Amino acid sequence: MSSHFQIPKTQKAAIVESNDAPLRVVSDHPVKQPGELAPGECLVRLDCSGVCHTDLHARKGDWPVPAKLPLIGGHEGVGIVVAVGAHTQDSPVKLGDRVGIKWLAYSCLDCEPCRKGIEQSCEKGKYSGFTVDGTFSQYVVSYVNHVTPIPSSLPSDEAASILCAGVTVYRAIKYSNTHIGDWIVLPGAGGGLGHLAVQYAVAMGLRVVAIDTGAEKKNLCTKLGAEAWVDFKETKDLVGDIKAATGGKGAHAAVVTAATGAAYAQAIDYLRPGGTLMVVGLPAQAKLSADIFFTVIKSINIVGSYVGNRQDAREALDIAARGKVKCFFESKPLSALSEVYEGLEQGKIVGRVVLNMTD
Ligand SMILES: NC(=O)c1ccc[n+]([C@@H]2O[C@H](COP(=O)([O-])OP(=O)(O)OC[C@H]3O[C@@H](n4cnc5c(N)ncnc54)[C@H](O)[C@@H]3O)[C@@H](O)[C@H]2O)c1
Ligand SMILES: [Zn+2]
Ligand SMILES: [Zn+2]
Repeated sequence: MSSHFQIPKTQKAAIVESNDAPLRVVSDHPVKQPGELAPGECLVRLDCSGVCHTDLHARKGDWPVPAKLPLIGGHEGVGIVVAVGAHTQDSPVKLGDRVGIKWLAYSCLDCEPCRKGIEQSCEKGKYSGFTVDGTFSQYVVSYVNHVTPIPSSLPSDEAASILCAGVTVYRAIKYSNTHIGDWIVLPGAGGGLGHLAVQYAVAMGLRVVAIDTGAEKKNLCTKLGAEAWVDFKETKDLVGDIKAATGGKGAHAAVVTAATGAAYAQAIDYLRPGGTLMVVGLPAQAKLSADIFFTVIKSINIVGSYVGNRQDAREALDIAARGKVKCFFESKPLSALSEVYEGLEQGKIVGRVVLNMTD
């Protein structure tokens, strides 16, 4: 055990008991004490946590792989390391460091995916707010090798959603085979991942076609630098609109961050030959149906992209700390989490909601 911080015995937490029961926000959830931490674990006192659409999938249990129950969700947390497990060797973080908690809480660092830099797909991976309790609580247990240092110039609430939404779209764009001046289509552009994708794309010199719905999301995307906008609920010809915006040729890449299968439907048609479809949004139990003939004839790349590794997380945060990308968010208390889930379900959240964990 090592800590000079005062650590309470209980805390506020939002608990999913079952997929159907109402979310329970309690104030007497036990805090794991420093003496109870295993080697390699650390205790983080959270300032805030973003709410990702993935937390809604976990809460509803709508993916092919269900989350643990009971569950404390959340995987966009920022806070201070207040304890490190006894006998932890060579910890890269120390007491008082400000760190981020991302989706990948732990990986073995030694299996083939880990060795190849896709530790997100580790054979022994643990996932915050899914297979281990996450950041919708005031204290969270995480792992010294995977918490991410937060640049000192970046406030915690601005850093929070970079830890999932930001790193995910940053990596997806990085591997989208695009170059400065290329066109990228972003279905879901007004949501949490999407509005950050617009900014990372612009920062990388790409030209953005944003797809989403409603005036508020249109205004946000346009303000952030999207050159063209298509409202998926209003358009009569999505492919035609994208071709028109891209000089008749179609886009070089698409990063789909919508949580609906429909958003993937026409991607092969609006990509130009050699184009790349980055598969990011995770609609419940959906299948990707791509026309095999045109996928081949147009030499299309279809790539699954899963959050990012530790290096991607540091790069995504560094870009945000340098002011190139800024999360657009509304702050709310933990007690508002149920309403936030309803808002996500109905597509009403513009950008992100970040929960303040200190009040
Ligand atoms: N691959 C990964 O590693 C990864 C990481 C994080 C999140 N996700 C997944 O990404 C998805 C999005 O997460 P989020 O937090 O950004 O959600 P969000 O609800 O904030 O944003 C989704 C956006 O998609 C828009 N949308 C819905 N249907 C659309 C359509 N047909 N065309 C265009 N836009 C459409 C919505 O209006 C909304 O603005 C979720 O399924 C989440 O689980 C994947
Ligand atoms: Zn997420
Ligand atoms: Zn591994």
